[in-house]
Amino acid sequence: MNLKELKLRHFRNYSDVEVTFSPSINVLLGNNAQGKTNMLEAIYVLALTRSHRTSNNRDLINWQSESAQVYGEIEKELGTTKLEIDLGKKGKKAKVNHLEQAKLSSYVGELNVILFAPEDLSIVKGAPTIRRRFMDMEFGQMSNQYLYNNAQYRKILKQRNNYLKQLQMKEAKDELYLDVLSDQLAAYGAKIIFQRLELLEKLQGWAANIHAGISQDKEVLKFKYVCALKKKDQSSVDDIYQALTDLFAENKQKEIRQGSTLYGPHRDDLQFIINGKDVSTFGSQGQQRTSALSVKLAEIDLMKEETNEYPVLLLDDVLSELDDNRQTHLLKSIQNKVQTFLTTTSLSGIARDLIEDPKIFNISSGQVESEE
Ligand SMILES: Nc1ncnc2c1ncn2[C@@H]1O[C@H](COP(=O)(O)OP(=O)(O)OP(=O)(O)O)[C@@H](O)[C@H]1O
Repeated sequence: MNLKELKLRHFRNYSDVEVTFSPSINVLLGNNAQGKTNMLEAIYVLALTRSHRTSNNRDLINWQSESAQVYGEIEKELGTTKLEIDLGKKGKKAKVNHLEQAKLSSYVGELNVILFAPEDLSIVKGAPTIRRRFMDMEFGQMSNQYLYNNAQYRKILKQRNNYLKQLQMKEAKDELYLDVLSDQLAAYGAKIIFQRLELLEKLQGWAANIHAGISQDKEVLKFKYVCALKKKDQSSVDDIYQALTDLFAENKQKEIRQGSTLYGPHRDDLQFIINGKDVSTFGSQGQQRTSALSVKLAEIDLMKEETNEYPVLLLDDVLSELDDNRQTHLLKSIQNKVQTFLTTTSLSGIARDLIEDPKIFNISSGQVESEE
C-alpha cells in the first residue's frame, strides 16, 4: 500500500498543506523544529488514530485552532481508500471513505505503518512497557482480532484493578464478583498471549535472517516471550486460559493486598537473545542496535505476510544513528519494496549513494515545498 496524498489542516505547526508523495522514497528535509516529525506523526495518526508521542489530542491541534484534520488517500492492490481523522478538543472522529467508524477495529488496518525512530533503538534495553507497546501496536495493525481482544482486555483490567482496590480498602466484600472479572480477563488474556506467541515466532524467523546478514553470519538472534506461565501451559488458548485462571485463584489474597492485577499480558515481556545470551544484559551497544534494526525490518515482511500488503515505513531521523553497514542494510532492504518517509536535516554519504530517485520535500516553518 502507499499513501498518495496527505492534507493537513491545523495539525501541529501546519495550517493548511496538501502534499502528493512518491510511492517509493520520500525525504522530508529541513532544519530542526520545522515540522518534519510532525508530518510523520500525522501519517501515524492517520493510520492508528493516535500519536506515537503524545496521548493528548490537544497537543496535535495547532495552538491557534480549535480542531485539526488529517486526510489521506491510500492506494492498495484493490483500489483507493480515503481516510480522515478529525481531532477536536473533546474527541476524535475516524472516517473511511467519508463514513465515520464507531469501532477502532473497523478503522485500524486501512493504512499500516511501521515507525522507526531513535527511541526504537532502545527496544532491547528499555523498559518492558516499550516492548509490550511494540507488540500491541504492530500486532494490532496485522490482526483485527488482536486489536479487539486487547481493547476488551484493557477494559476488564481497569474494572478488575478498581475492584481490587475496593476490596483492599474494604469498600467491597464480594469476592465472587472478582472471580467473574478474573474469568473474563483470563479469557481475553489467553487469546492475546497465544496470538503474541504465534506472531513472535513468525517475526523471529524473518528477524533472525536479517540479523545473520548484518552480522555476517556470526550471530543467531532469537526471541523469548517472558511470562508467569510455564512453557508446557502455553501450547493452546485453552491451556493458557486454565493457567491464568489458576494463577488468579492462587494469588487472590496477594492481589487484593496489592490492589492490582499482577499476572497477564500487561505484565509480560519480550527478551532478545544472541548466541544464547540475553542481549539487554550481555549485548554490546552495536548488537542491541542490530537486533532493533532486524526486528523493525522483519516487521515489514511479517506485515506483508499477514495482510497481503507492504506497510508504509516511517523513518524518523534514524539514518544518522546507524553506522554505514547498518544504513546499507536498511536502505537496500526497503528499496523498490516499501513506500518510505524519511526525515533528516541533511541527506549525505551512504544515503545519497543508495537511495535511487528520492522525492525530496523541503520543510520550513510548517511549509512544504517539493523539489522537482
Ligand atoms: N500544537 C502545535 N501548534 C503549533 N506548533 C506546534 C505544535 N506542536 C509543536 N509545534 C511546533 O512544531 C515544531 C516541531 O516540529 P517537529 O517536531 O516536526 O520538528 P522537526 O522538524 O522534526 O525537528 P528535529 O529535526 O529537531 O526533530 C516546533 O517548532 C514546535 O514548537
